[in-house]
Order: sequence, then C-alpha cells, then structure tokens
Amino acid sequence: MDQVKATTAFVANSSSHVVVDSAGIEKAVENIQGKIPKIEWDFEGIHYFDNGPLTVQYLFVLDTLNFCFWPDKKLSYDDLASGLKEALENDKSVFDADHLQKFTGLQLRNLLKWPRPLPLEDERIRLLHEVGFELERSFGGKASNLVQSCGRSAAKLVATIASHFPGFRDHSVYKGHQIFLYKRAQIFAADLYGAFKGQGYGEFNDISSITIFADYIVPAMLWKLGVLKYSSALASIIESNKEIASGSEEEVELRACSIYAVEKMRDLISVKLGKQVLSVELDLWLWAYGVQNPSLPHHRTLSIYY
Ligand SMILES: Nc1nc2c(c(CN[C@H]3C=C[C@H](O)[C@@H]3O)cn2[C@@H]2O[C@H](COP(=O)(O)O)[C@@H](O)[C@H]2O)c(=O)[nH]1
Repeated sequence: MDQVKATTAFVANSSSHVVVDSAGIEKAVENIQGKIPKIEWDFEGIHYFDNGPLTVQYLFVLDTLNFCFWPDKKLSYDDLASGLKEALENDKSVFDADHLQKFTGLQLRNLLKWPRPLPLEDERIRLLHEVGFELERSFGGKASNLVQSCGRSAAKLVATIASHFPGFRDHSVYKGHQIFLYKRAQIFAADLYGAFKGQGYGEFNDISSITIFADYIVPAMLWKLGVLKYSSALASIIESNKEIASGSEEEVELRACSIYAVEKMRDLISVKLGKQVLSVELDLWLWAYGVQNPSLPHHRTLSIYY
C-alpha cells in the first residue's frame, strides 16, 4: 500500500488538470466535526452473506466484475451485487472455479437477468476465466484459501491478488512514472472487512493501510465537497459527459488525487480532532452519498479497473 500512497502523492504534486485544495480539505473536515456519518456495509441489503467461505467466493467474483456500469444508463453496481447473490442462492456451485472458467457472455447476462450485452462484456468474461483458472491452479479453487494465505494482512492480500491475477493490476504510467491504484483488489479486502465485521475472513491487522477505492463516484463527491478542483477544460469534459481515455493524464489525476486527498483528510482529522479514521470508512461515506446523488456529474472512462 506504500506504493499506492507514494505514487498517488507524486501525481497530486505534479498534476496539470486536478488540484487537491487544502482549504477544501479543511472545510470538509470542519464540517464533519469528528463524526464521519456511519454507513453500514451492505446498507442497501443486496449482498450475499452466510458467514462462510462461499461468501468469500461471492465477494471475489463480485469484485472481479466490479467496474464500468455507466455506459448502460440503467445498469448499476446494485444489479451486479443482487444478481450474483440470487444466482448463488439458486445454485451453490455457480461460482466454483471450474464453472468460472466456462462462463459465456450470454450466461452472465442471463444470470444477472440483463436483457442486453453488459458493458465490456468480453472483458468481464475474460476476467472470470482468469480468476477461475488461477484460483484452481494456486488456491484449490477457493478464494477463502487465497484470503487465508495472507495471514490477516490486507496489504499482503492486495499484493497477492495483484501478483496472481493480472486483471487486478490497476496500474498506470503517468509522466513517465508507474502509478498504483489497485481499486478492485483493495475493495475486496474492504468488502471482507465490512461483510465479516472485522472477524474471521474479515480480520486484518493492517486495515488502516488500505486507501480509498478510486472509482468514478468518489472523485465526483470530492469535487462537490470542494476538495478537488478541476481545470476549466476538464470540468467541461466531465459536465458534457465526454469520454476520458483510460490511462490519460486527466484520468490518472482524477483517481490518484482522490486517493491522496482522502489520505490528507485522514491526517487532518488525526491532527485536529485526535481521531484515527480508516480510509474504508471515509470511502463508504463518500461513495454512499455520491451514488444517492445521481445528478452529480462523474467522469466517464471505459476501464476494467473501476
Ligand atoms: N469507492 C467505491 N466505489 C464503489 C463502491 C461500490 C460498492 N461497495 C459496496 C460495499 C459496501 C456497500 O454496501 C457497497 O454496496 C461500488 N463502487 C464503484 O462505484 C461505481 C458504480 O456506480 P454506479 O454506476 O452508480 O452503480 C463503480 O465504479 C463501482 O466499481 C464502494 O464501496 N466504494
């Protein structure tokens, strides 16, 4: 996680299109008054949970597919989480490693009861196959073994996922430097922590090392709070729903500056209010408010990472 923190700080300090505004951070922290609104994991009531290894398998499949919903105006993360839940309730073997390796686009669509092709459907299938193959090859087919192999370290879990599953390597090259963002690998650790309430498969000694999950909702929320400021060119691209290329300077800055800004918020909360807060908590608060505000303009990038 040190790589994520160091490289996103580099972006924030070299940025051309996005500014992390210190006054905006101060104001946001003042407004919280030390009380981050407490949002329960699964506040929506859409996730599968049985307190056992099947939940871990479900969450790993969920976070394998947890990206890019916006190209379909009606599709959202909720459809994915609840669709996979229902599929698992109907067939406990649906996410077995051998099944994952055989999925077709049509089967995934049917599983989610989605009437048309999913955004980046071929990529989703490729990633399911990759996850099924590598789970079988290295972890006895079970995501729970992957988690247990990391000895209660969220940082080790993120690193292990990135080294075994290329589809989770959420990196970019920015102004000649490699930048690490790891959205889906980190959110898997956070989902375990949230679902299992920090116990069992969700017990991590280093959950505070996780950063926020740089998607397209949290940057929009940070902009609304005045924590992020955009150049006028970038602001007009976002407001007019124009696509931003994956790996472009603008895209990397939006994501990296969001991570950096929330780490700065944590530091300020610690200094001013003497409280240690987790990025996981700040993320869920920002995300939950962001998704409940659909008129909030967000950036649009075709990406398998978020
Ligand atoms: N930073 C951050 N990004 C998150 C999530 C979650 C869901 N987390 C679950 C965990 C516990 C809660 O109960 C949540 O249900 C999804 N996303 C991202 O949002 C986008 C989807 O937006 P829309 O198209 O409107 O559905 C897409 O990039 C998706 O990858 C999060 O927590 N944090």
